[in-house]
Amino acid sequence: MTAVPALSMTGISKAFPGVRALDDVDFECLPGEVHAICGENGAGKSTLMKILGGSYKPDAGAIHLAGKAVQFTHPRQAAEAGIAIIHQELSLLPHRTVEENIFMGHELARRGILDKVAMRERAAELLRRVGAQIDPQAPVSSLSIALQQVVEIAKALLLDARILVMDEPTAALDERDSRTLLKLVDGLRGEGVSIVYISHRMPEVTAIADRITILKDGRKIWTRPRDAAPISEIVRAMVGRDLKDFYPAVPVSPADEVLLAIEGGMNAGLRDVAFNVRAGEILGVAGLEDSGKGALAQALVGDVPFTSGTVALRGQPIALRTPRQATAAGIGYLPGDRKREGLALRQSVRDNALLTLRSMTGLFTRPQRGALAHDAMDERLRAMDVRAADFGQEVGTLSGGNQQKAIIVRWLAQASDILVFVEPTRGIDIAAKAAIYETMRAFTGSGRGIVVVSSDMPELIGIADRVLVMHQGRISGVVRRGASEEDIMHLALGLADAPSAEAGA
Ligand SMILES: Nc1ncnc2c1ncn2[C@@H]1O[C@H](COP(=O)(O)OP(=O)(O)OP(=O)(O)O)[C@@H](O)[C@H]1O
Repeated sequence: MTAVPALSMTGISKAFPGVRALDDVDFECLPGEVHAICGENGAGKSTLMKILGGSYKPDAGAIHLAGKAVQFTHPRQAAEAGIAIIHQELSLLPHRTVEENIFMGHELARRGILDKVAMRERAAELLRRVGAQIDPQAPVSSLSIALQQVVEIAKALLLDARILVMDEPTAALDERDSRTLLKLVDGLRGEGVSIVYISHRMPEVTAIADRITILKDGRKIWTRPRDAAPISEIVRAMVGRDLKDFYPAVPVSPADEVLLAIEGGMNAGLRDVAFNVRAGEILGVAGLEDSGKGALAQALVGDVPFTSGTVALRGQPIALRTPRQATAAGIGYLPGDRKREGLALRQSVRDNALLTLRSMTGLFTRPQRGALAHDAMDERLRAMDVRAADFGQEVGTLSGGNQQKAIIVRWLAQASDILVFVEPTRGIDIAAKAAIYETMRAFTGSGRGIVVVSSDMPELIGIADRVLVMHQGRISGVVRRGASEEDIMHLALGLADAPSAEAGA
């Protein structure tokens, strides 16, 4: 290739206490190229991009933009040089409007007065360019995650970004929104924007990327054009071995014993839902954005309670009006947004994993709890391959995927009867996903149940015994193991008549 790279990073190294996050890494991106970076959780992907974005200073190495050497000491300098980073956790202000967010810090003014008309026109033009039908005056909180992401991209284009870094852009998106986003990425490539694309979703990587670079333990393994990088090779390079049995075998179908039974469940997002979770079952919940799948999870854990209907656990009616009641009844919750709801970022990895155990009275005496729980928890953290220099390290310094693994360890260690998992493997690498699925199976193997709400259809099909499909607040159908993505999509789009809740089961 002869074009001058839009971005070239050479010999980049970076160490944190106890870990060499990057070791002599080279990476480049051409104008109009989508270059994907793949690697396990903690491989160094985000650190490389934080160096590019001016958040971290490298210990060694150089960055060139269109052949010119640059050094950033602040994110603002990187932004001004045309680098835009769209993070996993979006950075928009939810209560401000779309146009306020787009222009935040870069307001247009005329003679010292905000030029609202010019901003409105420019916002509309940018939103058109990204192909979105969004009202520039809508508050960001009223938009789906997919649209919020599009607003972030529009914001990047305002600053005329030439290099767009997308860190797990589809992790929170359902199938339909993911496809729309990939189309947008393709369009930006056509305009000559260079896109660095980080994702754990392999089919997506091989569909969109021109080239793929693999990082492992802070080192670059290889860079190849897409055609020379089949998924099996990517996985082998990332993980260091072949990954055969991705989804665990299901030894027996779950017993007929009903663990949890919901009848006539309603809340603001749900209309008359009825379903069971059986002992030993992993029950999947699928649906597009706003289908009610999130509302269902929130009702089960007492976050946004059912306003009518009945819930029974092992045949006994229970109340789920508050999260505390749900926990007391034996229902554990892994929220979808680990930053806001899941972790105490300034506390250690171990203490986070222990957090729920601590809140459960009577399980251990205080001194017992200390020693016993510590060792047991360390063992579980190691079994789940949570990568930390030390489990006494602040959890906020772990890579995103390793934080998620730590939360999962915490919940799977609990004495719950039912676990409600929302997007459990969001941002998690392929080998760790397999480990999580194994542990979920082991959990249900003892007659307990898991409800998994996920936008990752292959995951639901692979792991769940049955999948409830939601559409407009109702259960539009139930499919069994072996169903296809098309079957689920059909129901998710409301294309089939709603059968009775347990049809197909
Ligand atoms: N601020 C920090 N302090 C200490 N260690 C850090 C810090 N930031 C990153 N690390 C460590 O550097 C390594 C690389 O982390 P990084 O976030 O780059 O991984 P990643 O490839 O982006 O992973 P993921 O797929 O989970 O997002 C990890 O071991 C992580 O714990």
